[in-house]
Amino acid sequence: MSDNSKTTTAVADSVPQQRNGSEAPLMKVSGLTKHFPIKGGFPIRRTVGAVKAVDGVDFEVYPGESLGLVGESGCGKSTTGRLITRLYEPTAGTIEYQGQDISSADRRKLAPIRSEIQMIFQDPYASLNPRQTVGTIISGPMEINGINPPGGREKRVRELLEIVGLNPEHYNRFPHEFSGGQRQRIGVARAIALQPKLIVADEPVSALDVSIQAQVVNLLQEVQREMGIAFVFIAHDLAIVRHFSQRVAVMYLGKIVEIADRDSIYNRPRHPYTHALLSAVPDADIDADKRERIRLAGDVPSPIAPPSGCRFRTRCWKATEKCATEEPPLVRIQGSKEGHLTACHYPEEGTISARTEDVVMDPGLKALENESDISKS
Ligand SMILES: Nc1ncnc2c1ncn2[C@@H]1O[C@H](COP(=O)(O)OP(=O)(O)OP(=O)(O)O)[C@@H](O)[C@H]1O
Repeated sequence: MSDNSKTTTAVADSVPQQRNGSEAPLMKVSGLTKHFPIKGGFPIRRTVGAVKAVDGVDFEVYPGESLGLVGESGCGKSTTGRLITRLYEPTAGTIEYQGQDISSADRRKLAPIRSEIQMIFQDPYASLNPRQTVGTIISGPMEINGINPPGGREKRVRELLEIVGLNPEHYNRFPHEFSGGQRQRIGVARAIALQPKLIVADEPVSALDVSIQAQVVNLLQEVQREMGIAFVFIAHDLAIVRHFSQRVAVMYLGKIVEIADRDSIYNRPRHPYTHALLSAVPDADIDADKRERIRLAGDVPSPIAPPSGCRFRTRCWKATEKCATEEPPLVRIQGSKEGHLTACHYPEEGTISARTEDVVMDPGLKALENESDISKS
């Protein structure tokens, strides 16, 4: 049995600082919220409820780092990505980019920032205009922003094609003439064309063949390191995030439940949900028979009416009355490293093999058991 007598001890006077040092974050997100209204009624349609897709998240992104955003399908990862690139208007909260609040900035104010924050989408088939040549697609951001690089746009596009591992001679080809992996490389070339400071990559490899995934992840890694671009890397595949991200935020039902550096998340998870997610990922170092499995009970509750208190409590083997009445804040808990924040009243001991009980796993998590199963659940 787990020891439910131990409750969270937030480290006294700890301001939830998300990374050591004095470096200013590139982006600081506070209380970010997106509620999609649900309309109903006849003949007059009015708002009868809301899908609480993102419900008050706080995180920071530092220059040049990769922050992974993980969690089961429907927990709000893509919506968060679309909010911070301002493709969506937030319902509440603030997004500061280089100290400037862009959460309600209009098109004119956003224009200079748009070139600095780019997005790579999951589907390399849907995200490229089939009627445009590769040259037109990649030079698009330069044209929109009125940028004429030395030597002209065509020269720059050919350079970009080379950087992403494509043949510059294919400048005049159309997207359908490329494979899925090559199309995603075109998406990367378009995203880096204006040398952005931040790229939000939303499941950038999950639509690709497993054999191609590593190549595209390696390309993104090169881009991150060599161009010093910060990434918010959204994925449900924890193995890929481990490979790519220095810090990881775990989302559950519109909230961040844990955020920490990669080693702390993967080796000393404190939130039971993180622990459960990790227990479903095959680990080459651990014998399959010995590997502890945590099976979560039930489905993810509806984001229309999330559970009171801790949202994970309906599937958590540690939940008590306190979890139903008090929402645990995202704080540093005793024994955790600086910058390791957890939202749980009964955090884990911090070792991946700390508990042995077996509870029932949600079928959605089964997809994570097979590292090669990258299709979205
Ligand atoms: N435009 C929209 N209108 C209404 N509800 C939406 C909209 N977009 C997303 N949602 C809902 O918001 C919740 C979060 O969705 P989101 O796509 O952000 O999750 P996710 O973690 O990225 O999941 P997935 O990996 O499946 O994309 C889901 O319940 C989803 O159905």
